[in-house]
Amino acid sequence: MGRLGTVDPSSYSEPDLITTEHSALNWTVDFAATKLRGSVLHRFNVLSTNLDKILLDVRDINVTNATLLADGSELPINYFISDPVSDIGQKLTLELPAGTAKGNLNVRIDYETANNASGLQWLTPEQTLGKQHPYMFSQCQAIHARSVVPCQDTPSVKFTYDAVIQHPKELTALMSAIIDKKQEGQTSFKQEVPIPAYLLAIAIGKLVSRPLGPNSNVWAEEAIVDACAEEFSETTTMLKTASDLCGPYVWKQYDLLVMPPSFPFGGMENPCLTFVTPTLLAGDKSLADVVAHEIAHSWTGNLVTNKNFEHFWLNEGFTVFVEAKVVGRMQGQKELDFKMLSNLTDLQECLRTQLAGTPELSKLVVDLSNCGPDDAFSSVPYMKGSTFLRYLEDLFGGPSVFEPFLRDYLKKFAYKSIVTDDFKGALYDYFKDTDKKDKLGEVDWELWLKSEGMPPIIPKFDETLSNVTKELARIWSKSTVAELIDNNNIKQKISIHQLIDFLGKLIEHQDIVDLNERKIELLEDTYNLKQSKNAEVRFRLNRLIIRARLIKRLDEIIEFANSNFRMKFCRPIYRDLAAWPEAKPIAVRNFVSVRDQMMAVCSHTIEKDLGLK
Ligand SMILES: CC/C=C\C/C=C\C[C@@H](O)/C=C/C=C/C=C\[C@@H](O)CCCC(=O)O
Ligand SMILES: [Zn+2]
Repeated sequence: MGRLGTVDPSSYSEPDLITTEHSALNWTVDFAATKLRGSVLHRFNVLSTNLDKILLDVRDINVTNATLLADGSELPINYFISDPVSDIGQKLTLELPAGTAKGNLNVRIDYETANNASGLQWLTPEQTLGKQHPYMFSQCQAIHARSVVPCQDTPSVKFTYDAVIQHPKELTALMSAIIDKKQEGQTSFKQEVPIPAYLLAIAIGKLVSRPLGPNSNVWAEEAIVDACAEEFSETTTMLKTASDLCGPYVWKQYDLLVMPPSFPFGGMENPCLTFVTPTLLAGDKSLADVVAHEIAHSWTGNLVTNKNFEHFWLNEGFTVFVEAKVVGRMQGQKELDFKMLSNLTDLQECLRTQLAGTPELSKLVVDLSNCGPDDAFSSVPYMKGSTFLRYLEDLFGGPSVFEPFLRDYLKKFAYKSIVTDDFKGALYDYFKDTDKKDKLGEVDWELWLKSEGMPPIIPKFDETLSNVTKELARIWSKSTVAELIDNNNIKQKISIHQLIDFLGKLIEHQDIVDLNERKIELLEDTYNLKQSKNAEVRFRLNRLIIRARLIKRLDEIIEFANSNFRMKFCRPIYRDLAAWPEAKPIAVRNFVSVRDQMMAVCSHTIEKDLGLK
């Protein structure tokens, strides 16, 4: 495909010549046709003289009119759509009259989305918990906003927005913005903090809310809303902790929306309204760390944003780093370090499986010239990125030195979009005149940013909690069932996080002795796994059942794969099943039967995992 733009390889837009300042959305939600119809009015800032055209990103969008608004008059303008790139989108060219001046320019585009818009998911009433009403939600990261609205779909451009949404009157509409006005069947929103297009978000369904704190509510379908309020009751403590670390919270509201199970990610940091998967509802708050992660994005990602997705680690590595600090402040340093070490086990797994054929995607800064962001997505920017930051923190003198730098960095680049060199420059600027300046020369940037595989240096973490799980994984991998029954070590009490980590480490053992039905049953009995409704536990147990080739338990594995379409869970399960000849045809048949219920990003990647594409 090549690089589509000079600033962003995944976008046709030309932010050096023209940028979006504000977008006014006017949509009617048509559930019968599964389309959004309406218009967007972009206020652009023209930066170049004699600009003759505006290039925007679209994906399967039907444009019906483009109009220039100036001095109270409306001038229709020519437009055409060209240069399709599969799984990325097309270029929308808006032709400008000769002599277009620098400065403000208002253009309205009338359009409708395709009924298979990649950034939208439409659910029938039967697919919801309540079974009475339809539901629709969006997921725009990384480059799906272009399937929802013609726009400069690049994180190098930030704009404010307002929206007027017409929707069935019995449903509630929510957006990544503050609700401005609510009437029967019409809701208006305002987002006054500039955001990149990937943070545009909308959800409409039969939703109710419960308060979590003064400026915080949790939204969900009625059947689960009380359980959600209980599961996420620590949200305001997390917000306060993150804000102590990172600076003032500028988004005014922090609401959570617990999504239907087909939501493809653990969480999505949509401003004012984080989307989270219902697979976090473990009943004991043990998976609520994802909320700390999404809260951290209020600074890292949403305020200081990667300029394009090649520098995605600036969003995610920083966010995992802050998330771990929030968890550390709430649960202690041992938990913080355990979390970081546990992340490294997940990274190891990702390199061994998902990225085995594309090791170049294990670099911290990737080349997206010939790869869509969805295909490049992995745990590398998260885990390698946060490990790099922890390495830097240790090198420069620990949290007491590095946390003030972090605050300074966030303040310096708030409301901006940056690349890795901007971060490097900020680090140099901050430390160059201090007694730490010699440390700057010790950082091997090339090695950290460009080498493949695991982080080149593993910082010294507290291993107290991790040593327990390491030893358990060793025992379970090396011992026969008879030996295990006699081993009292396996009966020691471990926390739910240790259980999850232990199962992950066991999966990483390539040679598990006697991995058969009896061993799986002993594992289930020892740790009470049959009763567990913790999705992270179920996921890892299912992978071990697949490794044990227990064909009679295939139904429960398929049931898990159909219970949610969070890619973190269903992609590895499908990949494992694809490598098991007896199970593969069943997995493929199942996938084909449920793929229409998945978001495009999910079905597209699983198709690849199953070798169908
Ligand atoms: C180097 C990678 C380059 C680009 C990838 C950027 C975006 C990829 C796209 O697929 C969207 C990702 C959205 C992620 C949202 C939330 C995650 O934090 C969830 C992590 C996984 C999970 O917990 O389910
Ligand atoms: Zn994130």
